Amino acid sequence: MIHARDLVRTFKTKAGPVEAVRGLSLDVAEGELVAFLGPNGAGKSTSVRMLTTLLPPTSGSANVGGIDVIVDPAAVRRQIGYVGQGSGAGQYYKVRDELLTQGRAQRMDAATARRRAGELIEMLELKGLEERIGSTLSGGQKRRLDVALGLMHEPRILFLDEPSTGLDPHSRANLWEHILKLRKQTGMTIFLTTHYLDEADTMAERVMIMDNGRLIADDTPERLKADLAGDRIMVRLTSTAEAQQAAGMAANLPGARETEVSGHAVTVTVGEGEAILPEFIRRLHEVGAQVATASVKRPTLDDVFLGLTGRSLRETAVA
Ligand SMILES: Nc1ncnc2c1ncn2[C@@H]1O[C@H](COP(=O)(O)OP(=O)(O)OP(=O)(O)O)[C@@H](O)[C@H]1O
Repeated sequence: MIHARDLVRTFKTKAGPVEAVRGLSLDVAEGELVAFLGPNGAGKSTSVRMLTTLLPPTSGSANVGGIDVIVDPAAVRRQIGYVGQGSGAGQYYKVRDELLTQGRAQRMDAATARRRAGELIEMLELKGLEERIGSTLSGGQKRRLDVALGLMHEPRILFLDEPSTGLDPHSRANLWEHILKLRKQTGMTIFLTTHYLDEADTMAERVMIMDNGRLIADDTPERLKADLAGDRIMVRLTSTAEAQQAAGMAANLPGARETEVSGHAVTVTVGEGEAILPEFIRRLHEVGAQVATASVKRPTLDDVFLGLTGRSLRETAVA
């Protein structure tokens, strides 16, 4: 449904060229929900803008909904909905009028536009707000109106650029409920960028991580976490000497990666923490070591990014 090959975008600036995207290749199948993650300036928006025909690539090619974005951008735009960063909804117009104007811009006849506006008001829970002016809506309501505007022409593919940024946790959860419901009802392909790692982890079937204009990971959140981060087992003993001995034993556990000692505690990264921890405790008891506490920490997508780049995505995102 979305295919890119070696997409490159360079911006000319006074300080010299900025290579925002340096050879992006990706494939998204029909009906998939894919999250595009990366720190500020990684090139996510530039990539999405090229895929949605808002920006011509410097080189490379992309095909969206079966159409080449360079050869026929207008036909691509008819297939896709795009909800950009910030509110696209007018501040001074009523909700229903916004939707109808959007319908006219999409060359819908008046009856079709009214029917579609009614459907979207229902789907995105904007009922009761039809006569309200854009500027009086809450952040979450505005975002839902933005999504409705992007869906007026019934696109098969929806691009969402940071849909939930700036929303409070309740409105974020509510927006997601609507996005997932829409997807279930329509089978739409959804491609979104987000700064929220937990959101990408729980909502997306596939996560693509971008850094410095390049894709550095592309898989399901589960596989990324298992392959690139792993579970962290932490065992606290009753002395530093025991901890040192335990660290030596931890390194010999099946699939053990990094081992760390801090005071009385030993941390070791393994593939499946819950299966390995009882074995580790058994071996420690065998040599007479006293285990005070033990825990397994599941990795996050931030651990994946940290493993790949040595930097924390959470910190770079906040910065
Ligand atoms: N019009 C432009 N002119 C010059 N440089 C640009 C332009 N647009 C983007 N850039 C630069 O390209 C790089 C990638 O920017 P982009 O907005 O695609 O990143 P992003 O991953 O979407 O970041 P964010 O998460 O902050 O939105 C950055 O260094 C940015 O400053």
